Amino acid sequence: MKFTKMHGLGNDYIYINAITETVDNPEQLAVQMSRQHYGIGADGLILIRQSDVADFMMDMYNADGSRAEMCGNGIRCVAKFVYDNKLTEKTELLIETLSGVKRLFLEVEDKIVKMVTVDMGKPELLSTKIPAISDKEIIKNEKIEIDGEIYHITCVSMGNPHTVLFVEDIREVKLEDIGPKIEKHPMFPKKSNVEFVEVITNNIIRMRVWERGTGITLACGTGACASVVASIMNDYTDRRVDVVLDGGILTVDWNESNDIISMRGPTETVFEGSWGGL
Ligand SMILES: N[C@H](CCC[C@H](N)C(=O)O)C(=O)O
Repeated sequence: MKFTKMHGLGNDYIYINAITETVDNPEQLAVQMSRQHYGIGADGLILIRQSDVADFMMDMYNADGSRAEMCGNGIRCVAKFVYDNKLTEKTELLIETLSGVKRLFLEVEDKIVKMVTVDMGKPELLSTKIPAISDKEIIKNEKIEIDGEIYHITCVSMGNPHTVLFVEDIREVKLEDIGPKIEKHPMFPKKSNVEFVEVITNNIIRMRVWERGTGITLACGTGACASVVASIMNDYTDRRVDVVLDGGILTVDWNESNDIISMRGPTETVFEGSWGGL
């Protein structure tokens, strides 16, 4: 089975053209392929499928085999995959996801895609839509207690759930300790991605992420968008913000007039291969 290894700011996935390749058990395949040493090594698996409502469909699986509603870094790479492999000549694409159809704008240099801007849609703030179990209609700077420690959280859905926490110094966050405890907190029936944010200026934030179903990644597109929404909700930043991640910078803009969030960032192909399986 042919695959392509790609990444957005180091958030790396294995991409398979499921229009031509038969993929029987994507949840199991995602686990097998994502493993370091025994597999290819990645943050998960992304299948490109046909769509009845868009140009293509992105079907995304985390490294633990769980299926996710949306992937910001992944959808930029899907755009690159279909353009560079000549499955389309369009530089404006509609891609269906489990959280709706997204519009993408491709920037081409020497016949390959380098940068992509994605209309990520509108953020969802209602706690019932995150989903999160809470007596608050919107979870903004709310306290939760974990192992005797008090944390303040702001929850945003970008189609997938995100819990954002603001800190003075991000270097002090023990992400591998606290990340899974918030990811799997009982208040999140579908678990949650977890972003820690240090506000640098009103146009720059530093963010590190513990992703639902994968763990620490070098970047998270939906998490970057959720972090900007939470920063604006808490009056920390303007509406256009550079998000500085371990893997690089994503530019996020939350349009005040139409409520749509756009995210711009790079996309890279690393190598192609064929999977023999275990
Ligand atoms: N782990 C996420 C999916 C991948 C999101 C991230 N890699 C991005 O770029 O948005 C979830 O279970 O919701």
